[in-house]
Amino acid sequence: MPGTLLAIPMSSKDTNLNTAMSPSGSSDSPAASVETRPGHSDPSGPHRCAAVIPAAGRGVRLGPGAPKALRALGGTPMLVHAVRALARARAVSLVVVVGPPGEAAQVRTLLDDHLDHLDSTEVVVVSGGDTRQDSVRLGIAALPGDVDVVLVHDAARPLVPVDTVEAVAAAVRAGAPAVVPALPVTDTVKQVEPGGEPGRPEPVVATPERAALRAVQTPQGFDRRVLTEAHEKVPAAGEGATDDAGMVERLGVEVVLVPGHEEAFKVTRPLDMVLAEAVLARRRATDGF
Ligand SMILES: Nc1ccn([C@@H]2O[C@H](COP(=O)(O)OP(=O)(O)OP(=O)(O)O)[C@@H](O)[C@H]2O)c(=O)n1
Ligand SMILES: C[C@](O)(CO)[C@H](O)COP(=O)(O)O
Repeated sequence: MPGTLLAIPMSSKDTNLNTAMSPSGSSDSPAASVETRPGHSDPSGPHRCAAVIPAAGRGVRLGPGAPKALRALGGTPMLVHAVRALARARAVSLVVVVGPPGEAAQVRTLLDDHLDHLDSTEVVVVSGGDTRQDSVRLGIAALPGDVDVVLVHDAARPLVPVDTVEAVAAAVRAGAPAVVPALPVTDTVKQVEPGGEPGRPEPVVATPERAALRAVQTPQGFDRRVLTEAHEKVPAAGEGATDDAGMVERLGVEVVLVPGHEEAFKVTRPLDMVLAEAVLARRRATDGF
């Protein structure tokens, strides 16, 4: 029935999903941690594209409250906006949501309540890990075998336009192993010596040429094998580990950029919520959603 979360029937996909949940043991319970909606896409196509949405963060920088992805934006949980944004893309036939550890059941209920009209995209929920990269790795592990293009998208970027999602997916499908949406940097950026003394002014060591800098967003798109290899081989902490493309770069694989979008900004601090509410209100007034 459209709009009802269903268990995946026993199939090769089912086997992949259940196998994938076990590495961390962090799912609420193996029998109940993976839920899906009926899919519409052509899984036999040459490039089945799935989105992994890490949504397991606490949102410490946003301040006290529920996990960030579950906080309301325009009266609807941020995660729901993010899932809708990815599910609206024609390229995406499966969305894997990586929810806060121990809260997968709540996430499933929440998506069930809000995604009734999205009867065309399969949505799976698994539990996340202690870090963003742990959560992404658990999301990748939950992908069925026929997926060969993966978009990794922060739940914390709920307002990404569908055109940005499509552009990233199209570039991977056209042959790029790793694709990142990006914008020019508007502030001048200073490099400092890390690990300075607390309370002391930080000395600046360099001012990188701003014209050569880009601020990168999500969704970041990958050939599945490249993304999987990066998460297997590259240390998930330290230099280059704050985004998935950085890990792919460490493999020596080329990463290319497509234009990002201002509205794909990351909700990190309280002022970002003010902006997100304003963008959403404008969209609802002009586009009706
Ligand atoms: N253990 C974690 C940490 C983060 N994320 C996800 O990664 C994305 C980007 O992370 P960020 O914006 O830093 O979110 P939080 O970690 O929640 O924020 P904070 O660092 O302020 O706590 C978010 O969608 C977040 O839910 C995740 O899935 N698992
Ligand atoms: C992946 C990312 O959104 C790209 O800009 C960013 O690196 C995530 O950083 P965070 O500190 O985990 O929010």
